[in-house]
Amino acid sequence: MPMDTETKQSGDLIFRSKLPDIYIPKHLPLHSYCFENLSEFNSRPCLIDGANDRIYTYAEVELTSRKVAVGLNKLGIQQKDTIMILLPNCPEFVFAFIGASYLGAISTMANPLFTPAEVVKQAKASSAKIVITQVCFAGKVKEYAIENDLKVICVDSAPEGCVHFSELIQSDEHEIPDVKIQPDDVVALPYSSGTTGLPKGVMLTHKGLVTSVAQQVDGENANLYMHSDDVLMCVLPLFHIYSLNSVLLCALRVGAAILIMQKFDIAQFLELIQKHKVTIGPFVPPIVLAIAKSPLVHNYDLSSVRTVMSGAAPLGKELEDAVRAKFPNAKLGQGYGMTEAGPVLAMCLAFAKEPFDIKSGACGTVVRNSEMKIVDPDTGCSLPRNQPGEICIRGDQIMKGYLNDPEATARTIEKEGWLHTGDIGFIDDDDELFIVDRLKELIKYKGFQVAPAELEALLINHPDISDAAVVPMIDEQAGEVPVAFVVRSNGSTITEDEVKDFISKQVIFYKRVKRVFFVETVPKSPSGKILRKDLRARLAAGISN
Ligand SMILES: CC(C)(COP(=O)(O)OP(=O)(O)OC[C@H]1O[C@@H](n2cnc3c(N)ncnc32)[C@H](O)[C@@H]1OP(=O)(O)O)[C@@H](O)C(=O)NCCC(=O)NCCSC(=O)/C=C/c1ccc(O)cc1
Repeated sequence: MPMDTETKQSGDLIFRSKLPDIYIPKHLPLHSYCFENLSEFNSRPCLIDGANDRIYTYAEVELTSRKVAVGLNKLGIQQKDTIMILLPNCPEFVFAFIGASYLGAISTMANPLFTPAEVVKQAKASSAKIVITQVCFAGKVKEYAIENDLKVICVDSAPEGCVHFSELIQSDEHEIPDVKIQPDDVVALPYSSGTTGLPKGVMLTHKGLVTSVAQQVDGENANLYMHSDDVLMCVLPLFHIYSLNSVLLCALRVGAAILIMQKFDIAQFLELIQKHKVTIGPFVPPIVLAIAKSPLVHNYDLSSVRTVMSGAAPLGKELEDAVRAKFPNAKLGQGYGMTEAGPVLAMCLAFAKEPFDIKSGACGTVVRNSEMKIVDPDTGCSLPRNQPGEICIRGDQIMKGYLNDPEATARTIEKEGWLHTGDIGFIDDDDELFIVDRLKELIKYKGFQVAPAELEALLINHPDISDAAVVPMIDEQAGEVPVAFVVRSNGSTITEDEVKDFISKQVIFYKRVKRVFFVETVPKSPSGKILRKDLRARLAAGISN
């Protein structure tokens, strides 16, 4: 047993990476850290827009981002203010995010396919002062923007009342305000429901994201080895932390090219891999499934790909093996992340510069400069190897907390700094982490989060529904889909389709309730907590209306 990766500390058994700790420049603001080695790759491609093959060099991206910082400042954005980025993957997403970082401002990112109510909820909760979007999505915030004196910036054109993004780029980059950014200042504010409840703003700091990126790509033997000759496929949405961190920020740090794809389409995806000789593919299981099943794969040369990473949801062994055959030169492995954890907790060591042997099914080994423990959810005691319990992580990469929610923060991060993930897993004799179950309520549809509490709140708003509970149901394509157990109000004859329609009108596509089961009561604990395990067991046993 490799004893040096396991230590005892005040009774806790703590696991560490097999890789040694490294120096991490935590004092640097995120943009300074990402561009620290810029002079080495100034003229190399940074962003490749897959839609039109337009290439932006590193020098261009850095300069444009500084201009955008000045442009945002001229529109009134100051240090600690929040901007909302409501965009699919596109170069302007990158300019806006890095530009805001230069100002010491905060970016909150939202899915542009959200309904107007979902967008406004996040804009309000995050106190966003500006929304950056495309014309086709601007209508979603129009009313809220007028009522709250919010500026709307469109990247493609400028309808009445909106500013065109190109105006931001007209600014003189030398006019950038001289701000003192502290390592603990927030730079990104993604939304996540964590282990329970409604979506909350996750405060990720400059120090946190610098640490997370360094844990992946820095050091003599980097855990996720990448360099300036690499081309990363950026198909996962940048408005989620997986792509923002493990694709964009990691690539910027090492000077790799980022191939931007706005929307997943298997034929275009394969075409782009072949055309731009993609070397690194950070994916999620539904993409892996599409590759494994598509007959088109044989028409393309995928031999340039050397790393295929899957994350955000569990990848089954069979699928892992099926896709391995499609990439003749690639190492295949998993990373394990959670928005609150900054996000990466564990990374496959086969991706290291000097790779380790790994087992399929594992989701990596705890990242360096960090500590992991596995605790018994009932007793809170730490557990030895091979025993499943709740995965906890400690390190500078984890979130500062939830925005304006100290209670939820205290429930998630202990005083001693341990973040509770709500995932159940174990660490084996080779330091590999395996996830086996979930303690948290969260439903994951193709790696997108669905918070049961959000759908339950909408359901009980219906006059014909007196109580409701939402749980995940296994689905081959999506991994999981939300289904509802509903108690009808007295005398109500509301149907499954009516309930489904009622929800569909209010939420983005992946939160739609796929089945409705009518019940007499929702099972609850004496304290009123929904007994989701009971409902999941009923589903597993087979249930019909
Ligand atoms: C690319 C996927 C896998 C598949 O996309 P799809 O094939 O379009 O399927 P969807 O189910 O998503 O979309 C369904 C509908 O939405 C439409 N749609 C869809 N994107 C569009 C569009 N951009 N325009 C317009 N219509 C559209 C789409 O056309 C379709 O419409 P319809 O045919 O009418 O049902 C997509 O689901 C997806 O991006 N999932 C990943 C989500 C994700 O990044 N999650 C990460 C959360 S954070 C986390 O867990 C961190 C972990 C982590 C792990 C490891 C690390 O190292 C670091 C971090």
